[in-house]
Amino acid sequence: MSSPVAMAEYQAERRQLIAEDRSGRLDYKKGPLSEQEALADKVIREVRAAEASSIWSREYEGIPHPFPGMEFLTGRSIIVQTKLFEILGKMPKGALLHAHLDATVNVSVLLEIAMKYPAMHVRASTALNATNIDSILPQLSPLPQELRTAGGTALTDVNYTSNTWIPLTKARETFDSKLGGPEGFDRWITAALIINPTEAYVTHNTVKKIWQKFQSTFAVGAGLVRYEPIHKDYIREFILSSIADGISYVEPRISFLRDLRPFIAADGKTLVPHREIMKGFQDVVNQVKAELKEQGREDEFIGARIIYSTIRFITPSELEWYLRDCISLKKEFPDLIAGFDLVGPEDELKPLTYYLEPLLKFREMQKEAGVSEIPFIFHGGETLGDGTEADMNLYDAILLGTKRIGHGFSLIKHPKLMQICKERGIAIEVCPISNEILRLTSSMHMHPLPALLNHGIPVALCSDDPSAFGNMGLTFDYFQVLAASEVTGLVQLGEMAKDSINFSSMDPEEKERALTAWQKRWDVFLEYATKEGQDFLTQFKSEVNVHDEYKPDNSVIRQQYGSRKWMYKKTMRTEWMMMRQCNVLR
Ligand SMILES: O=c1[nH]cnc2c1ncn2[C@@H]1O[C@H](CO)[C@@H](O)[C@H]1O
Repeated sequence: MSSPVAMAEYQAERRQLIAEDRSGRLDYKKGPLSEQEALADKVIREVRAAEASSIWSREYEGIPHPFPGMEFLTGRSIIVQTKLFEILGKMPKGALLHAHLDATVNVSVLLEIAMKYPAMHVRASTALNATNIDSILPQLSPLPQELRTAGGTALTDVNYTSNTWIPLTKARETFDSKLGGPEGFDRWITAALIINPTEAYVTHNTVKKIWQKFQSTFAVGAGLVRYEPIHKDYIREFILSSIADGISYVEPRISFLRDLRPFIAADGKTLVPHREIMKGFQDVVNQVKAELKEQGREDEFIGARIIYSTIRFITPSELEWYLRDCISLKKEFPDLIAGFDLVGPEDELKPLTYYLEPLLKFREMQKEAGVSEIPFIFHGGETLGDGTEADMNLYDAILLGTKRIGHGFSLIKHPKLMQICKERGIAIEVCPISNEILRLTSSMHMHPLPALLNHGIPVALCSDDPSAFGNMGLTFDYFQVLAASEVTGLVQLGEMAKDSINFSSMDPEEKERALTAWQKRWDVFLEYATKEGQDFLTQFKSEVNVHDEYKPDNSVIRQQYGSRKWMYKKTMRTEWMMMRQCNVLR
């Protein structure tokens, strides 16, 4: 037996080694915690452990293998039942730094908004029936007065003439009851705008295939979202729902594509100049700010900026047009333009090197125009590739001076680039749920986020395309990160939220205001989280009874081991021991 001294020495050395290994993390760098922080962090860890051994340890119909941090679209229905999720819902999240504006509003809310506008029409390539409905996409568009129809024949009528426009409300009302009636219509449209679990994990289960589905959600959605009256309602809804989730600043990307996805004016035909889109955005932001001020809630929303983006399939000379467009918008809306980006699937589209010529001129162009700096805020390394063009985009993003990196999923393969990000303060906009649904990782446990955190690289958690993925707000992404780690706790989440403010494009005074307001809300939140968590744990410990609350599914275990009774018994014993370790049993 080893002596107590040797044991104590070993333990001290062990603690030291762990502390050194974690010294780059924000929660370790923070230094001693306040009593309240330490308590809240501990309680939340206990809630996490309790739920891991209860709600996540049961079998559910259609979810035979649940676990915390599992694939989001399958686990979502469990996540929303957890105490952890409820508590995180109230957490002040700081800034949302990576979201594509076209995919930020809950689809059923979008549909409700769209129904208000008589200009909105829908058509299909053929009459819909039970056999073809899953494979035919709706086409949606506003129409000018002269082309609007009364829409006599339903989309589901065998006599429907291919590609005939029908007013949206009419198409909904007349949708065949055999296909679900109006609710069936909603399901048809919704299915085209979201990614469902079967698509993500079965039919489109590769990066390439899921992107085909994902891109089609934007193509279908643009007809609704890019109709200017809807767009304004859409922005408002995005901002209000973000605020409701504890987000106090947003920096969405708008993809400008003048020919392919133009914005259409209220008359259903006039193209809306980009400056009008900016103006519309600014008006909504100012209006929301004014409303909050009136309610004495001005600290809940500091503001919003836009990252001007276009898609990386255009030619370099077209890009030059967009760069100039961006500069002229910066001139007119200096406080609204935060940066410039190129978006779209990196594995499929053009690499940054394809655009070097115009990109290298951008700074000079800004100087000539006399505008203040427009930083690049590039997507980079959103790929499984190793040395592929998408992976190599990271070198170019950094050489071109990117302010932050969108995704940076492959960054951990590049020690030198990680060092640069750390030294220069290039924050990574990490989108955990997006990466998993777009098939870069099968669950949170294979996500590189912990490696980034342990290397001390600044990170902001982001939702990317919440309407397509169903991760509205930031609560779901924070949840997935917290659920899948034993190291990360509430304090680390709070520090990341603070960093989302630090690495945003707010000006220094705004940041100051945002951080002060955040801290105030955080202190209140810590008390709430502690109280809620403690109440939950008390209840949990009093209720947990291995015979009724926790039931390992015997039939599944039996099936696995057949008549080998000893194996079955051993498994049951292990389950018991694990539960004791988790402190679930008293
Ligand atoms: O995760 C992403 N990575 C790269 N591009 C994206 C991602 N999500 C959306 N878009 C791009 O943004 C456009 C809509 O504004 C989409 O067409 C899509 O290409």
